[in-house]
Amino acid sequence: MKRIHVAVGVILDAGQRILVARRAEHLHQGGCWEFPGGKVEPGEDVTVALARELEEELAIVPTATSPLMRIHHDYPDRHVCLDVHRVTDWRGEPRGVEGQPLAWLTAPELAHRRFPEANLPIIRRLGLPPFLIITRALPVDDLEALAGWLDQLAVPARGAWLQLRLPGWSGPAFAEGLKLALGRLGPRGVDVTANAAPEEVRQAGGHALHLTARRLMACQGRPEGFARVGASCHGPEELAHAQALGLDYALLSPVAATRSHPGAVPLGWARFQEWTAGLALPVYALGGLGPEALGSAWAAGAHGVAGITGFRRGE
Ligand SMILES: Nc1nc2c([nH]c(=O)n2[C@H]2C[C@H](O)[C@@H](COP(=O)(O)OP(=O)(O)OP(=O)(O)O)O2)c(=O)[nH]1
Ligand SMILES: [Mg+2]
Repeated sequence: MKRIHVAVGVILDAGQRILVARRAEHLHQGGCWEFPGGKVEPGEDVTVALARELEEELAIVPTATSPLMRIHHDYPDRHVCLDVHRVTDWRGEPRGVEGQPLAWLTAPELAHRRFPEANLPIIRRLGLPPFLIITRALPVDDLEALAGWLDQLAVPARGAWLQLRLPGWSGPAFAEGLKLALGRLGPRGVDVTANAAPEEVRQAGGHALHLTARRLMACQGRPEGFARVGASCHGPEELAHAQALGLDYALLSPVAATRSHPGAVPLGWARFQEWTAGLALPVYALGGLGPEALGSAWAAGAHGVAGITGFRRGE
């Protein structure tokens, strides 16, 4: 079977909208929408190929890129390897040089267009926002304090979701807390994952679950009944287990020194990169980081940045 290596650009603007183009009818996967890009020439470096294709197809020169993921897919007549890179800065104004229609879409909007089959993992991946904000410790069962905290939340333009962590809360109070978070943040486009025992989250009606490292290592399989499941990890073994269970994301910490865990030895970006390089699992960098760390996180291969402080006004 024909094997094709393709350089693909997920071009993101500052509001996290994504540039897509429609493939001409006569091409392979014709009529589908795609992320701009094209075939890597023999001996060509993939980032050079990406720059060449974006210049040929869109008349732009990428100036900031980072690897997002690699996909192998078999079509009936060919095998493609998509080498997918984020493009977060470029020179020029994109236009359809070959007459192809272009559109800037949000991640949820991608789901309503027809893409080649190989693109499904990219679309799922882009549905995970680049920031994951974690609640700070709040007084037990204090819904008013939680409401105040939620209303103070500054949501970065690139998009975020929330890990609701309420140590000491349980039963009806936890369920009320989760309902409150979903109700307040849903209209702001912020989804909520709950950090608690799977049974507790299920009973509270949560659709996304976050596992502590200890709960992760006690799992023999992926907890059932949740649209998204993720876990906190501190080393390669935990990351490998999270990936083996088919989880949707992991956190790896502490990347930098942090006030909340003063004794912990920070990993630094080099070790973060080393521990996550071989994984298909999206990993958020956590520990002493705020929104401004996103560029460094992407450069180290992270999916995004998670944090407690640094995401609230005045902290
Ligand atoms: N560019 C791009 N190609 C994709 C995507 N998804 C996907 O399955 N493909 C497949 C379709 C094609 O078989 C192959 C890309 O080839 P291409 O037609 O874009 O190659 P090219 O730009 O170099 O075009 P050409 O000069 O060979 O006509 O990868 C995607 O999102 N973007
Ligand atoms: Mg192309």
